[in-house]
Amino acid sequence: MQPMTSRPAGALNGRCTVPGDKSISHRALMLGASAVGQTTVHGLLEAEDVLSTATALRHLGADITCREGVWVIEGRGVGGLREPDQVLDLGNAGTGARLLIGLVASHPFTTFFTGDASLRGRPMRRIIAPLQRMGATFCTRSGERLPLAVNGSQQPLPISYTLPVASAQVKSAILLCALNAPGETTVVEPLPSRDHSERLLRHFGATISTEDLADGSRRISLVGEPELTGRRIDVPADISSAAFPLVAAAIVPGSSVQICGVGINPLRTGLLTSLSEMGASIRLDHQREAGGEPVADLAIDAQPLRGITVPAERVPAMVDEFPVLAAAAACATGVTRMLGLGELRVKESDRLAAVAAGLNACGVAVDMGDDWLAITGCGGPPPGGGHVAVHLDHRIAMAFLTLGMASRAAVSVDDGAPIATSFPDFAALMNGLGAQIGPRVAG
Ligand SMILES: O=C(O)C1=C[C@@H](OP(=O)(O)O)[C@@H](O)[C@H](O)C1
Ligand SMILES: C=C(OP(=O)(O)O)C(=O)O
Repeated sequence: MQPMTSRPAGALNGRCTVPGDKSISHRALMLGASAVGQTTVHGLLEAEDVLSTATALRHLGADITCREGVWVIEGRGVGGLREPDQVLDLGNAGTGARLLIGLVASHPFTTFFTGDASLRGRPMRRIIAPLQRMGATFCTRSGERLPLAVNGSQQPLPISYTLPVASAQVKSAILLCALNAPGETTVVEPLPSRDHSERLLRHFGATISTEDLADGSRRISLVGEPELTGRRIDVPADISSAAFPLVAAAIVPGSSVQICGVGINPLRTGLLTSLSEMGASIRLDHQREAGGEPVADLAIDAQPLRGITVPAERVPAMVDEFPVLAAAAACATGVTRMLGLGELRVKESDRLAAVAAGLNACGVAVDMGDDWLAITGCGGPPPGGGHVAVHLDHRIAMAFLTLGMASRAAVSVDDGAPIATSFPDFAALMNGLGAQIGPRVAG
């Protein structure tokens, strides 16, 4: 455990670059390993979650090296992975685990998966159900959780599958399995979720189409057994990491911060919409394309915020940003209601419960339902002073350290170690802008 404290900060100022997008980094490695020839990845997120995926892919036979910051993957082609001779440990990474389980489910061998205590508690039924229909069989511990073994299919079958909840992880697990199945696989998602897999599959040469249906759902169809060709991938900065300096600058009076080269895929920008509705002043400068994804420099100046209602339809576009939005809500005037948050209960921690407990500890009034939060803002700096339990969840740690910057009294978290799963330089970057985040000194 690495306890950390964030003391009230003066105005934040400056320009920064946050690390590469975690979702795209996992996918770049997996698709690079499934392509023929060499893939180079520039700007890969070098954090624990993605490094776990790289290690797992090496055990599956991919040759992955890093030369002067550029990651090079010698691919094995679609269906070309080999049986690993050890258990694949994905650490804290839900995306790594679920997508890799999908990828190996179409290979005729057995793969064992495990992870840390958080990942071992997360539901896997959501990927097991469609992958069984594609021909894989599973042996899991109780509750269909990790550790589990996948017996990949000898003859993978294409399927048509309607997702019960919008989940880019489940969609992507199916698409990765479908790569090695003859014929067309179709996934319908109730609301569009992040489409990095679709964009990258197209970039590598797969035939994939998407159609938005009248009821708001989206249909994605992939033609199986493509020949994927090694490519160059430029990974934009992760908007889910940019969220922390962004919210910090929004809530610490007098701040003015710019964040360079951030991915602004429209299926990821729900936080920008929500903060703007709250009255934040955010500019998207120098909009451009990088690696098939829209990118911009974000500029934000602190402004007084007001409470809003975040509708359930917006959840997929900001599913990982609710803990840090809660920090903004705590400083706003009025009540912020966040609806449709059921999925937050099955992330690295039960994020609904962790956010509510943390806000309570910091003197912020919060009501919680099965799938909603209502936070009564303090109309300025919240009392703070709380000691917050992180439950192996990087986003809870970073959200409450962000809240500490805008509070009257310092906020502590019991464990900052999970931050290394997605944003190892978080404290240094925030301190470079004017934050005061460091190890918690006893007493
Ligand atoms: O596909 C992805 O890269 C991700 C999808 C989301 O999970 P769900 O698919 O469970 O919503 C998100 O929470 C996670 O951080 C990354
Ligand atoms: C939910 C997250 O990641 P994962 O599911 O990959 O563990 C996250 O990064 O907030």
